[in-house]
Amino acid sequence: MAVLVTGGAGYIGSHMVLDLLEAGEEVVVVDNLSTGFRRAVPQEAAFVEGDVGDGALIARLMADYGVDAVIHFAGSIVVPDSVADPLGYYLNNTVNSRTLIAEAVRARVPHFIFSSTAAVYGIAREMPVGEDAPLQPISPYGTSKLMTEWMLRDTAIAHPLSYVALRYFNVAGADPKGRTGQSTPRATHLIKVACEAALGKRPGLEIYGRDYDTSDGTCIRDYIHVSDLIRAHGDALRHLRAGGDSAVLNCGYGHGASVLEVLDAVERAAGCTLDKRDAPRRPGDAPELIAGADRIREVLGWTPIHDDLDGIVSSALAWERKL
Ligand SMILES: NC(=O)c1ccc[n+]([C@@H]2O[C@H](COP(=O)([O-])OP(=O)(O)OC[C@H]3O[C@@H](n4cnc5c(N)ncnc54)[C@H](O)[C@@H]3O)[C@@H](O)[C@H]2O)c1
Ligand SMILES: O=c1ccn([C@@H]2O[C@H](COP(=O)(O)OP(=O)(O)O[C@H]3O[C@H](CO)[C@@H](O)[C@H](O)[C@H]3O)[C@@H](O)[C@H]2O)c(=O)[nH]1
Repeated sequence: MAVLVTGGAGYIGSHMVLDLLEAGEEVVVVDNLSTGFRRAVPQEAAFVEGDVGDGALIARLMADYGVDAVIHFAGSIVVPDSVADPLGYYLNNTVNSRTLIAEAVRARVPHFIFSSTAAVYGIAREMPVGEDAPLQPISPYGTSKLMTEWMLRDTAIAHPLSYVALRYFNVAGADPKGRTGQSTPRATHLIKVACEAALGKRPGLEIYGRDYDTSDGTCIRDYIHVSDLIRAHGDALRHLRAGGDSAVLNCGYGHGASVLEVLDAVERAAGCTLDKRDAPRRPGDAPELIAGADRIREVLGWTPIHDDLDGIVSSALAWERKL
């Protein structure tokens, strides 16, 4: 019995692989290394360089390793890129996911865990946003993920496949033991960018909009430590293996921090003053995005242990120093 981790050489997937190995699972990673790194995957995991859209390869891996669960991280993740290249995003996130799901059905793999996103909500009207809120993505990225959620929903009705789709809010931080972290070049995520600026890897950073209707005028996000997110996947895997029902669950803490609060935390952790410039609003940014976080606690019994912005930022900074 093995777990197939797609995108296991990427930021979040590499944390998952470490966690599964620690739990004594057999792990096989498939990753095309488009944004991931071979070195991010420990030797104890089987690694196959390949594409999730390659059905023959996926079929072979499922058979050879006796895969009983797929954890599907592989995808394209940059929201503005998805606006510029919608068909590329629908191909990599939706069409390739369809291939993967079809091979899982064919091989009778019983369990599937999917990396979805808060971007499926678009500009939510109520905050915190619960799983039953209207789904109105405003980017091809969000739509490409929502279509995969729907494929899973319909497939699980027609075939013996149970799934958990986890809608991540803003994932940040790094492995507390310093074994992996976010290595993505040209990253756009606030905490990553601010850590690079704090260490002189870039001259400074821009604050995209100070005129939002929020406490200090900057956008608010629900930043979740990658280790807590990974524990949610472990909980989801146990839930499915124990015969639990399929579920769609938000992954966040239920409270947020503004851009200025995040930058303060980075300055505190790094002991420096960042070079910050005010810039216009970034297209597509919602003023506030906070997870309604009750359902995941009820369904999976998930309890976060790293819900602390200073801790998240410190771990991200420690990884950035190591890179
Ligand atoms: N980082 C976040 O804040 C965030 C938020 C919401 C959802 N997500 C989702 O989490 C998942 C992982 O994101 P991440 O931040 O680790 O990104 P990442 O870019 O670091 O990881 C993605 C990995 O998938 C691989 N990959 C991409 N397309 C592939 C394909 N067709 N076949 C095989 N491998 C492929 C890449 O090489 C990379 O290793 C993504 O699906 C993303 O949409 C991330
Ligand atoms: O240099 C920067 C980078 C970001 N921001 C702001 O910081 C906030 C957070 O931005 P970012 O870290 O880029 O995350 P989001 O745009 O909120 O999107 C992330 O979180 C979403 C879920 O909430 C996921 O769907 C996306 O994949 C993931 O990139 C936003 O208000 C940005 O405008 C800046 O002001 N300056």
